[in-house]
Amino acid sequence: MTLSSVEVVTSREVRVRAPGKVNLSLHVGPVQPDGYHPLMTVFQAVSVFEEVVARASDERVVTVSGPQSDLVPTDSSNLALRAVELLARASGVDEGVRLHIDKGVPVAGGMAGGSADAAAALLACDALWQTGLSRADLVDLAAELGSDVPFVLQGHTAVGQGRGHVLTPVLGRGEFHWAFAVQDRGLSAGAVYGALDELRAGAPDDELAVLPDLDDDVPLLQALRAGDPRALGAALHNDLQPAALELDPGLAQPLAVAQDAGALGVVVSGSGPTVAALGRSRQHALVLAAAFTAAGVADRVLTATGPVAGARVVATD
Ligand SMILES: C[C@](O)(CO)[C@H](O)COP(=O)(O)OP(=O)(O)OC[C@H]1O[C@@H](n2ccc(N)nc2=O)[C@H](O)[C@@H]1O
Ligand SMILES: Nc1ncnc2c1ncn2[C@@H]1O[C@H](COP(=O)(O)OP(=O)(O)OP(=O)(O)O)[C@@H](O)[C@H]1O
Repeated sequence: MTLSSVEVVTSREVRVRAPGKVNLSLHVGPVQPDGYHPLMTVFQAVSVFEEVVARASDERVVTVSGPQSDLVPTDSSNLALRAVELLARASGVDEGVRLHIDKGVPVAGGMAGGSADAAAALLACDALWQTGLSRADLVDLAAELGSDVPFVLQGHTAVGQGRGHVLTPVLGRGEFHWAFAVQDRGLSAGAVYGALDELRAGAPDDELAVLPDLDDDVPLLQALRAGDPRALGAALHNDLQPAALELDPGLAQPLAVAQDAGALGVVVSGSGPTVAALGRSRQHALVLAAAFTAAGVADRVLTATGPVAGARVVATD
């Protein structure tokens, strides 16, 4: 090898961190023939992270650690393994990988934990295998894996339309401080959307679902642009909340506790059952988390800030 030749350095191990999310607003249109609902949602990525390590290997396997890791499948239904298979097919790679997921995001909690694993696995294996796929290719694969996966790849704050996968970044300033009441029992997103359809089937015609325009969420977008937590708290909204409460009436308790403790706003996160409460400051988010704990209305509490970046390679070896 001459000094001028280029040495291609291949990694044996890639570590990626991907965030969870909260839907600041979630408007759900009527169910479509494919079973999905058109959305108008504003996502925010928050500082609750999944860490995925991908190591070169002959096999394709996954192990999981962290809270609730016993609830995560390690067979081919694992979303991170599904990401590996999809990436291998799309790039024509025939390599193995050993994945390890360290979970920080609640499982089946409405905060996109599995989606974060899928996004992280895509990025990690793309780096490990040097597939040469473009960022746009990876985003397309992400959308195939799940409606929330493109957002956790992108991070920050964004409007999601279509199934939630068509993203437009939202300009904003400042940092928001959250407390989350996490439950051991999960809710399936599909079941919550189904419960919403049932609730709507029994509603009068004038309450039928109409998806608002982006312009209808002006107070929320203005609150983000101004970095105004009080205005953001007042603008939080989730169409899925009544459906999540129908399936899990106990969620009324953390919602009430956060309100009583002075939260600027409180909302079920996505399809639930995690409840997200917005604090006035980092200190106030800690107070809200303590209120959840003292009232015995959460199996676990988390505090976090948002927005944060999307899935990122944090180390290679
Ligand atoms: C509730 C949210 O987290 C809000 O961001 C998402 O809409 C759910 O995202 P996700 O878990 O990534 O959802 P997917 O894995 O794509 O879909 C799971 C199930 O949720 C329902 N689903 C999901 C997205 C959507 N726009 N309409 C739906 O009706 C469908 O029944 C689907 O079978
Ligand atoms: N890597 C994974 N991590 C977590 N759950 C997974 C994973 N792979 C598959 N699953 C399955 O997916 C289901 C949904 O888990 P997930 O944590 O993604 O829910 P969620 O956070 O409510 O998702 P979302 O907010 O995107 O609707 C779980 O019940 C679990 O059985």
